[in-house]
Amino acid sequence: MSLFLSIGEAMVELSSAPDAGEDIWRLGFAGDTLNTAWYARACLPDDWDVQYMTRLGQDPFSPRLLDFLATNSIGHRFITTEASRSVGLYAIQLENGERSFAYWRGQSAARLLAEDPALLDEAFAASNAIYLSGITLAILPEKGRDALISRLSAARTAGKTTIFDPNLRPKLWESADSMRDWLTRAAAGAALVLPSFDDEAEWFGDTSPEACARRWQQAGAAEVVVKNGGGSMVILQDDRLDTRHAEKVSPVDSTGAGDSFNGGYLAARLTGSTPLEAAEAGHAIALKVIGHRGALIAMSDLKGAARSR
Ligand SMILES: O=C(O)C(=O)C[C@H](O)[C@H](O)CO
Repeated sequence: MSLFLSIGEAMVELSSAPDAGEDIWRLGFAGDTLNTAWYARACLPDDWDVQYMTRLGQDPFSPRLLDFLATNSIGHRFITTEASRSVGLYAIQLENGERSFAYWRGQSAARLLAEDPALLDEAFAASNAIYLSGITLAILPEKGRDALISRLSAARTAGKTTIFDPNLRPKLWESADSMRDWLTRAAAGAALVLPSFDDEAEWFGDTSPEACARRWQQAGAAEVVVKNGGGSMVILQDDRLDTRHAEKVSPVDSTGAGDSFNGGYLAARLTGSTPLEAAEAGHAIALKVIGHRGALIAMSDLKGAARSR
């Protein structure tokens, strides 16, 4: 059995349900790293175990989140509990299908997810592929960021597949400079980096997806896929640069588009597909996801887009 480990913060998600009435909100669970674990689980064969690592609280929603993971075959072997804290919350606001988020997560239990070095060592040692994001780092104190980045680098040196999505969320960081600095450090420990061009152009000043890919390669990544909404996506692997043209589609809700692409892409790469084949798989899933409200769609609704399990 191989193990895909995703590390980060899962939250309660509020997404509007306009068919039910103006002020009716649908309650779900999501969070960038959980979303990627979800879509990886949907696409990976059964000889892959998918585990999620976070810390939850003792509020009424934390056990429901654990049940939700268990029901959907996502493992909680590395999930711990902090009695004095609770799970965070976010709400999706939509403008023409493009999302923005409001957060209530400043004191969430997940901010303590890197406080147990022995558990981190155990989780990294047990895993074949390890995934984390810029959001994972943003919510942690500096010591926690160092703890994850050093283990990611060591895992990469040990031959494991290490993956990082910079997932820029400036409002979670102390400053834009600090965000850029930590993300660049993390990329040195990641074999695969999966950025999104719009955000990278805004915060790193990249003038094209190719410039973005080359910057992450210089930071240390061996394989970079620059997601680009409905625009051309660039895949850089060592010296080989491929461009995948995409059709522009109007989203119902763009929440989770990049995370779902990552899940499909990684599942395909981890089971032997080429980067271009994997990009097709990731794109097919993201197209389905942006047709629904909220980050997660039922795994059974992915039939045809995901490989059947
Ligand atoms: O913004 C965050 O921190 C989230 O994790 C919420 C969303 O699920 C995620 O951003 C979608 O990519």
